Amino acid sequence: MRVSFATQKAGNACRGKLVKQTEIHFFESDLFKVSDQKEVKMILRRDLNIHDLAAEMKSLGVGGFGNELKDVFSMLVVPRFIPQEYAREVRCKYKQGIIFHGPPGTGKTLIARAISKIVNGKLQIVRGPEIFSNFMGSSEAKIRAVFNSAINDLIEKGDKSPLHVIVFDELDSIAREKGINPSDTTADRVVNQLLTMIDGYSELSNVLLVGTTNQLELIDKALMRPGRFELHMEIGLPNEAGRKEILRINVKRLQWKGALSSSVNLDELAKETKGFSGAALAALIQTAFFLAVTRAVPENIADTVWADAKVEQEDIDRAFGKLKLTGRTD
Ligand SMILES: Nc1ncnc2c1ncn2[C@@H]1O[C@H](COP(=O)(O)OP(=O)(O)OP(=O)(O)O)[C@@H](O)[C@H]1O
Repeated sequence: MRVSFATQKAGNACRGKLVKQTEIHFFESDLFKVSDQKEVKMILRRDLNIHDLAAEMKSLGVGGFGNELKDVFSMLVVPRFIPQEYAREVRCKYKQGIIFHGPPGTGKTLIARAISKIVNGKLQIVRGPEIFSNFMGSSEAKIRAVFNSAINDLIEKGDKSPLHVIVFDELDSIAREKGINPSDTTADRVVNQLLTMIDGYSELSNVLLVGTTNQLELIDKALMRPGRFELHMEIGLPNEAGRKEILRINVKRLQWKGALSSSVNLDELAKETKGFSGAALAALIQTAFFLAVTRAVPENIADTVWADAKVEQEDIDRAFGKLKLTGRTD
């Protein structure tokens, strides 16, 4: 099948299923300049199959999630595809933000990145602890700066502004319940500044907020009200099927390179890794690969033919021993 994307007029766009043999031809037009890979990706990611989210997330490297994310997508992501003029006519008010909470390494930030890709967002990841500064007023200024680019886009481009996906990693570190520590006034001022920025722009539609935290209970309640970080979703440890999917994602590139032995049984591995987070599973495969590479190195490291490295079951077993993991049951 041969698909051509004529982007001049929406009506010319060709729809079809992409198969391995599909040839895609991009033509430059006034609307889309096919000048770099990023823009090509932007066009492609417009397609979203909301009814098969597991496959969508897998294609973005996030395993172990399927329909449990559907509500989040229905409330947070799908409305962002509604043309803004129509949204105003039907008085659709976008949900401003979501908090993903749960144990470390379960993919909270990864999901935020995937959402940003799906909505063609301008992604900004703010690490909570980086906001704090000892200089008076500096932390609040950093909070304001986070929103600068979105505000400028909105002023310049209006409805045509790209969607800014602002991710606050470790939100609990900058948004702790106010007044908890009376001697720490910076923390309270930072929360106030964040509230001011969010409220100031809640009527505006080009910002989608994502917070991640391991401790939802520490976050200031005012930040979790409607119009702010109003959706909350717990991201727990993956079950056996989820672990298998995450393992598959992590070995995919090794498989392509012929660097994974058939002695490695992913079904068994998924069973044995009860309590592992996605990050722990990724680390397990990485460690096993490094052990395989080390095994393939001859006496003189300069003579190494890297293609000889192949992860065997014995590497996985040894990697298990090297990673100290604690976890919960399914
Ligand atoms: N569901 C998943 N699918 C695929 N890989 C995963 C998944 N969860 C975690 N990982 C792996 O773990 C890494 C860390 O994940 P991520 O940073 O999203 O976790 P997190 O929940 O935000 O952790 P933390 O709470 O410690 O910030 C990812 O880069 C990825 O390699």
